[in-house]
Amino acid sequence: AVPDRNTAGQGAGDVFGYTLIAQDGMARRGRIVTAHGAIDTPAFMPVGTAGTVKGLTPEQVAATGAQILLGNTYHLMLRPGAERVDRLGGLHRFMNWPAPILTDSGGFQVMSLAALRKLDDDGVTFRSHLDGSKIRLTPERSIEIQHLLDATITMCFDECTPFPATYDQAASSMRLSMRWAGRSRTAFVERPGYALFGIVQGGVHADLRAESVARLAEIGFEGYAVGGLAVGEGFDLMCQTLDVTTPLLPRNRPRYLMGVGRPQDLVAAVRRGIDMFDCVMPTRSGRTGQAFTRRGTVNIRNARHADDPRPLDEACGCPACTQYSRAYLHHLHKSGEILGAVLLTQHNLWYYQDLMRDMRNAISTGGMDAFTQAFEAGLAEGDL
Ligand SMILES: N#Cc1ccc(CCNc2nc3cc4nc(N)[nH]c(=O)c4cc3[nH]2)cc1
Ligand SMILES: [Zn+2]
Repeated sequence: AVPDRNTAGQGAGDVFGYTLIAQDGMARRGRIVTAHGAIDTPAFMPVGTAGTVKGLTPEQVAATGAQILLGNTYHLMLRPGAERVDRLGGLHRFMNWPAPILTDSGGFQVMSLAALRKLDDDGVTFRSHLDGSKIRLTPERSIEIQHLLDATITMCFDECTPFPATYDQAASSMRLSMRWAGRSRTAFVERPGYALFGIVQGGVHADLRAESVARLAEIGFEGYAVGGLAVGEGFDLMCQTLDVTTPLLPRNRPRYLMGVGRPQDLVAAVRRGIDMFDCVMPTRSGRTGQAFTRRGTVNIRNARHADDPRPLDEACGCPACTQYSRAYLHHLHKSGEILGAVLLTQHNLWYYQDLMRDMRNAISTGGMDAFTQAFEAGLAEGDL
């Protein structure tokens, strides 16, 4: 069932806090306490862009093991509107998810979704991709919207530096985001159990990343996100950038890598000290028929599955793998049946949560190297 608000996180103090429980190399196991419940890290946040994890009820999302969801300022401000969600009791009530919610601050979505966007030192002006209406987003308005949504974790309003970018472009973009981080901090209304996270920028340049971390740590945040990645730089540059960034972040605060990623990205980033992730991949690709399994990805629309009575992944405990055959899942996707999207979404999120749980356990037992070898061997084996 959906975590009950009366038990989820209510209790002593209700202050926001991160506890480091175990380390294995740079990998960390921890626990975050918030006003809306606790989060075991490393954690994966399913994306619920417009107040729903597409195709699933909150009960189904909770059953996958998810403890926190991501929502988007950009989408919710356009529809149904932040003031309306506030009037209806906030996003937790509105979408019936009483556990923690992290909301992204809107800048990334403006640059990737909106039409005719204009960036200046004070904020961004853009036209809604829904009805073309002209809209202004500033650090102050973004923080206000996230407050109206009653987000458990609010993200600073930043500019995600595009890739590729010259050194000078990355430097001025990062410095703009750092000015906006200061304005975000000032605009944020402190509440016990709620948090504001800073976002590190700086492109793929180690000195700019270090300057960004120093500036954010000087302002002080309850958590630190690594932004400006998963923007086309590729796996190696992402890992190289993490190598020069995460060691500089405060050890007693959660670290959140935005927009990442594939299972192999999650393993590599956990090994480099990341605690939190969000990505649309397991949900979006699930709807298109792509399943993530211990043996790599499986496209259920491929004809080879049409007569296959086996489950997608015999090691998986999800509804799709325990109750249906590949043949049936293949049929549903080829027929465009809604159930096909639902079952593969459940499976992918279940797999992602199992991956995070297995890494949490591996970190507690000093087994991250063994886990990584087994994980990579499974991918190399490929689907049978
Ligand atoms: N399917 C699929 C699929 C589609 C897109 C992506 C890339 C997502 N990457 C990404 N999201 C981000 C959000 C972000 N939000 C903020 N506020 N700032 C960022 O620098 C930022 C960087 C991001 N990088 C990954 C998978
Ligand atoms: Zn499954």
